[in-house]
Amino acid sequence: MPEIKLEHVTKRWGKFYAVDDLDLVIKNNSFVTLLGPSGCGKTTILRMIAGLETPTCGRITIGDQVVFDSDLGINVPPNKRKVGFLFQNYALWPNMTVYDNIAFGLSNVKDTLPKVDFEAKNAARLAQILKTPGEVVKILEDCRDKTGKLDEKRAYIKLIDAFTLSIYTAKKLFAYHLESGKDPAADIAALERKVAAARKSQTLDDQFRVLQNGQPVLEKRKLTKEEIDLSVRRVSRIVKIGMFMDRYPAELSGGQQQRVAIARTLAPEPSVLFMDEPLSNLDAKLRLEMRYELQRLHVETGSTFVYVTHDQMEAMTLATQICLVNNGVLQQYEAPLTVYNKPSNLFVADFVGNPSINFVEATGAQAADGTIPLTLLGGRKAVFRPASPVSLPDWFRARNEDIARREAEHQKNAAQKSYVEKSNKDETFRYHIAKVEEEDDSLRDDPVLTDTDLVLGIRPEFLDIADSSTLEGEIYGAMPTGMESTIKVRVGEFLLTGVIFGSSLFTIGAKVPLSVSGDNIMLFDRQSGRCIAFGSLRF
Ligand SMILES: Nc1ncnc2c1ncn2[C@@H]1O[C@H](COP(=O)(O)OP(=O)(O)OP(=O)(O)O)[C@@H](O)[C@H]1O
Repeated sequence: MPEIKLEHVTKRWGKFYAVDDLDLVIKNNSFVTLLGPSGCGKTTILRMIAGLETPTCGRITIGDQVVFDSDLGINVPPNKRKVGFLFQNYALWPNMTVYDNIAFGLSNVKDTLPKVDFEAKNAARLAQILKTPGEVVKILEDCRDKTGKLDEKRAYIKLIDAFTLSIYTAKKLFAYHLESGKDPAADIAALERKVAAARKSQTLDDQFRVLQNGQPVLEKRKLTKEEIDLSVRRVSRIVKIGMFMDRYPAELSGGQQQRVAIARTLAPEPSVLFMDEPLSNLDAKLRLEMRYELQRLHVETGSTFVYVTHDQMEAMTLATQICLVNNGVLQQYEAPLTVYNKPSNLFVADFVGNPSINFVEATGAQAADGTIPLTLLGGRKAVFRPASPVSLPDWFRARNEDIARREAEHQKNAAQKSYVEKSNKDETFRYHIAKVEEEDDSLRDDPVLTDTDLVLGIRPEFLDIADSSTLEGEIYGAMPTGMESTIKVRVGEFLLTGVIFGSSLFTIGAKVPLSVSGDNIMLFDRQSGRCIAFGSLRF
């Protein structure tokens, strides 16, 4: 399974940079979600890796093959990149059944594959199943209609699912009519004789692959009907569409069609699977269910999944790594919980988490003991204690050096003839401060900021109602859900959101003492928006 590497990849249309100098390594077998607001460049990144969009410059490598290099003039077409796609606007063949839609791609596969004695393999499998006739009978008995008649079609599907069979083997198994109480001993013996004869005439391994000098014999061949059927059944089982195999797409709901599209993409077992919001047409319940399916699918197939979404919950729950993008620029690329707990900047902190993080503007400078006394929430005092030592003056110095270095690099690039100035300029993220009386801050002039201007990020679960605290709030609103309540608390003109676990009742207007718990409170630099430190906050 390949690793995907993007180096300095840029895509621009005119002066608009959809993707700006992206460096990214997608590790083998990972599940990466490309996350970001609408128009941030997620789909463009995916399309460039897949070969459907040509980058303006940069280099993309899949496994050990360079599939794009602007300097070397390499651009491998999409069908040679061995990747599977699943897009939001999938198109099923309307004149083909569900089965044929899924099987279609497989019937065209011609590959170097091991030679297998399918007849012996199936005989062995049947003999094995016939040895536990009770299980088969139980399944068949479940398939009787009200009049007691066996529903043959239903029985096939149940047998296929229970024993991982192809339709052909399921039909053979059904034909033994074990439900009649007949003893299968003679049938088992006949099947076993067949298997023994096959093993005598050639060397077979335990998967019935033909061996020569201890190695599987390989042949360039198409997939057999049996193999195709097994693949179709396998993926149909995963996405639960086994009952719809004979229907046409027009006879399915939107969600069912989407599941067929997923099954069709999975059937050839691509080593890299690209998905662009594949669940967007599904209702909330099915969407959640499909998330679990995709997660299992990822483990079962061992493929690398690259998944575009603007739904942060989807990104958080599915991914092994989240690649968060804004305005074409990579913001953070880490495991979901790292992105949540240790966001690199204000944008990331704001984008992930529901309910949203509380941003609180604060001013202060570091004291000799390393703590940072702050003034916040309309003149209130608190002390931020970094969880691990940080020197604010050093941090600001490093920030200034980094900004100067980037500016010098920009000037150097801008001096080149081919340089095109980015029209969609990168700006520090404008965070939202929740207030009782909302203001239109876009009308305000940008304030002059210094190194004492900071922003705290407090996740709602860290806001606590304490027994005693010097910070007092007033319950502004409460949404109890049984397991927890999301509350809005008024502190002066500000509103803070908290999630309180347990089924407490809150009275609107009640005064409550507030505290902030844990040592994962975030301290940001207001000028650059970058995260400085994590720590605790005491009022
Ligand atoms: N062919 C094109 N010509 C000009 N601009 C384009 C073209 N294709 C995309 N863009 C712009 O590039 C930006 C990134 O588009 P992209 O589709 O990658 O965004 P996205 O993050 O996937 O958005 P969404 O979540 O809305 O699908 C958008 O602002 C879009 O308008």
